Amino acid sequence: MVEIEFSANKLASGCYVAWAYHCVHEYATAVLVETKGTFEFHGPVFASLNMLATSDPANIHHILSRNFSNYPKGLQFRKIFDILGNGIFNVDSELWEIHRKTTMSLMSHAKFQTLLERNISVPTNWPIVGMLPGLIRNAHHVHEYATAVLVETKGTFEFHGPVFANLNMLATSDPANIHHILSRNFSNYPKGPKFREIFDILGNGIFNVDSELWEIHRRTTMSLMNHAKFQFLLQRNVWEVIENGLRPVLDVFAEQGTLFDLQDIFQRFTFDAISKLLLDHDPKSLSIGLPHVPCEKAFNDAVDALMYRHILPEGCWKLQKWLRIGKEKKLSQAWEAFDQFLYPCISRKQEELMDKTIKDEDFDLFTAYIKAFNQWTNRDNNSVQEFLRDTFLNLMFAGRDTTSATLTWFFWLLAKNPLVEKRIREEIQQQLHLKEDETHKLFNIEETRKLVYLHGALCETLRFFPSVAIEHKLPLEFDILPSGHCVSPNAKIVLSFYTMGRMESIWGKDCLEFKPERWISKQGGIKHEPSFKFPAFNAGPRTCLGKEMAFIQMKIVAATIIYNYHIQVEDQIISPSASIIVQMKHGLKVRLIKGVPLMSN
Ligand code: HEM
Repeated sequence: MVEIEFSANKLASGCYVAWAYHCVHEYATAVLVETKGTFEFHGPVFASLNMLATSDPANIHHILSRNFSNYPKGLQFRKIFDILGNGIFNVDSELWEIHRKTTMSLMSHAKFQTLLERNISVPTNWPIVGMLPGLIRNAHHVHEYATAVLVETKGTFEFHGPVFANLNMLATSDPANIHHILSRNFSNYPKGPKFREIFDILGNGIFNVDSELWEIHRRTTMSLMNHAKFQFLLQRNVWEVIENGLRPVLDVFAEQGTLFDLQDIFQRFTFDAISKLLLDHDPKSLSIGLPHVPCEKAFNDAVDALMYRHILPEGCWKLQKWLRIGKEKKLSQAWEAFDQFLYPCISRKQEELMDKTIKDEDFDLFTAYIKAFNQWTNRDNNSVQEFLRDTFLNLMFAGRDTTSATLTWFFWLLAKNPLVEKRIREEIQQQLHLKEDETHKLFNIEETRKLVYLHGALCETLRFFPSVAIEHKLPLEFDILPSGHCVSPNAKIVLSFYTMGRMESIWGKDCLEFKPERWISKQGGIKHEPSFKFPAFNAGPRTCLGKEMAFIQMKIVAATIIYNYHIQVEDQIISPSASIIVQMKHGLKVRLIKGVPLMSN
């Protein structure tokens, strides 16, 4: 290590710093480590070279954030960097603000991303390595990359991987192909063994299985969600998490005026809500102080790693898995966190059930699942526990990230479209006949059904940012797609839902504009688009089972926040994560103001 070569007694001589100039960072590191993070440097008496060096996080926070106004770039900086003139790096105060606002607003303009995307071209097919270099180079923004390539190739593109890896695939965002694969020729496109291998963490849950086991899962889940008491249970759960978690936490942020990550809040909210609904257990990850709950954070690591398994050659991620390194290490840690959360909950519930006779009026989902599965299986307790673990983990995956990601993108889009926010607030007030000063309100399911414009704004959010960005299929038999492309058995097909929402050929010339009106019929009701055009909730026999539940939950949360608070989104660069679930890569930093802003025209 270079630092070790600098010993304490060599510190702090003006001559030494000149000598150490060629390795100044290592030198500074050695000195700062030795002096516990802050060091006063004394320059020669004839030169103004005294300085304080620091790497102490508390000082950094103080200088760059808390007391920011006291530490401008200043004249000295401008003198050194005179070559940069009046550019953003070199200026302070008003001019800096103008630069920053302009650059920020251009970079977050809806068409900026497209500009970037259109500059990306179809990857070169190199000898031996195929198109892999292009894919790896763009892996950090894989959804925008796929969009650019698919728009250029009119919706279907054959990707050639290296000769040594089984990475050839056909990517498509053509609605006719989507309809064919997900609905018309559904039986030829099961999830299959390759999907199960990639998503091994999901075990025998609904997302991962085909045929009879999938039908059992689907029948059971559907019948429970259609149960007369389900919506009552759902509403009660959402209200409890709002009252005990969301509102107290938001109130504290509003009172303190501090900056916080709204995406983190929504992830905690949906995690607590789905755990409570399925397992009758509230982990309270959304409480004041935002405690660290390992299972809650494990979802992010898991979806990231699962995306990389789609991009890397199979041998690579399998080797990483075996060595427990990189994203695979995080995935196996996530796996442990899920098991440590789920198994104790399952055992506790099983014990509770043994102690009491279940009456029909005691409808809770956990009990209902056990009853349903007991009808078709008579296995030992371990495998029942494993099966329940898989079932609940799949439903938690289904219910946590999808909904929280949509809510986060929704509030970001509202901040960029304040007129839409105003119209939603007006709709809430008019449709629900609320008084002006009525601020503390829990919205019920019947009320949310009247909020058509809000519904349109959520659909529009999902058009741009479908939570499940891609799907992956392997045909059983040779097939010809409506686009004319031939696919052989086991050829990898990737369906890009993310691309579909941004295609002019599907949504028209204004496809990049955020227009909730798109979703409202002439009669003023919700306009339903065919699922092969808008596949955010999938299409065909495997259509999402939680669509209605998701809308209820999102509308209650969105209405509660819009009606009681005003969210100010900070200037920041926003980009989608390169993950199966399209979240915001760096979260969404916001401030909150309590109270309903005046409705100006
Ligand atoms: C905005 C929210 C949501 C979106 C965008 C969404 C989207 C999707 C998509 C695209 C699929 C197909 C995935 C695949 O086959 O690989 C799916 C399946 C599914 N979703 Fe959702 N989902 C949402 C919320 C929920 C919620 C809250 C639940 C309830 C727990 C849920 C339950 C399910 C289930 C059980 C399936 C599996 C269906 C099957 O394979 O037969 N979803 N969802």
